[in-house]
Amino acid sequence: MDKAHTLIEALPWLARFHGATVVIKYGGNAMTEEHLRAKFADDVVFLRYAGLKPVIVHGGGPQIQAQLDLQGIDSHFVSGLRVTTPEAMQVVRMVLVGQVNRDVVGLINRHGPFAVGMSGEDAHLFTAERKYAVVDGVKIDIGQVGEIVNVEAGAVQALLDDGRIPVVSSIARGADGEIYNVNADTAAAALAVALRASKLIVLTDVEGLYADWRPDDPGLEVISRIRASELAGLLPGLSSGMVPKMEACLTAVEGGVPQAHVLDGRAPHALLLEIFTDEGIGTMVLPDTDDFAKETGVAP
Ligand SMILES: Nc1ncnc2c1ncn2[C@@H]1O[C@H](COP(=O)(O)OP(=O)(O)O)[C@@H](O)[C@H]1O
Ligand SMILES: CC(=O)N[C@@H](CCC(=O)OP(=O)(O)O)C(=O)O
Repeated sequence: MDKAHTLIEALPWLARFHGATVVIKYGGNAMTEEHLRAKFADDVVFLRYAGLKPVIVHGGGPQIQAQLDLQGIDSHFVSGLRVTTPEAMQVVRMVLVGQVNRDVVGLINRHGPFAVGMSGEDAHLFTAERKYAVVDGVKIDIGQVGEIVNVEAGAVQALLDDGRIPVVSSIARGADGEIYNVNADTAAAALAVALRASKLIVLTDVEGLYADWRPDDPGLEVISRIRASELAGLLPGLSSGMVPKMEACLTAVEGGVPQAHVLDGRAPHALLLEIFTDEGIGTMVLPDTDDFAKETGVAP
């Protein structure tokens, strides 16, 4: 009976999201354990069979770091972004496009001929300009880090129309001939906006956005719903990897994506629980308008 209840609870959500494009950011920290990687692939293929159109944008921060360490290349972060020298850029591109992208495509394709890998350089998907960090009002050079200025989503849309699951690495080309390292959360948000996606889902290694984050504190409280303007107010106080993540959610909802979510990719089947259950999980970011509440009856 419990199983039947679970299935029937999914009915309104199946109806609501049938045919919907969902952009899923798969973070490097969420993909470290083999059994969770297999469950992630199961979920993505489940979504595809349930009539949704999933698009994966993957990260790979820890995997890049391991290779940089192996090669003795120094690297550090400023405002959640990797300072990327030309030497580091070669490693970033090799690991994301040649290793992580292949791994994610391979996992999904155990289920059938669905996944097609792409770099953001392909078919001019992402065009970027050099990005600078600003710390205490001071502009800092962080190397070959890119800010996406244009998205040509036609090739991704064509794959979706063909029933495929695009798997995208967050590398961009510059009109200046450079190759840029783009934070994967930022790339996922830009693609979600360009595809007019119904949802952006960011999978990471924490339950969601904590109201008052302190490392190793067992009593942390997850913010389950937050409006765009409230999130904008919190952004200056956020630290490390959460900065690009929450900026990405804000960019997505301000760009017309109706909902953006941060979920714990370590929780088995987090994607299915978020999309097909009434309570959802993690942190949901909503625009300032009330459309979502009106449409669903769920109070934000
Ligand atoms: N307010 C916060 N809520 C949750 N996590 C936070 C917060 N502030 C900082 N963090 C840190 O941000 C990390 C997630 O960012 P990151 O390591 O870049 O993840 P990913 O590889 O999934 O992109 C968390 O593991 C946590 O250590
Ligand atoms: C500019 C910048 O910081 N780029 C990231 C790209 C990978 C990424 O974003 O991976 P996660 O999602 O696993 O953190 C990096 O070099 O680590």
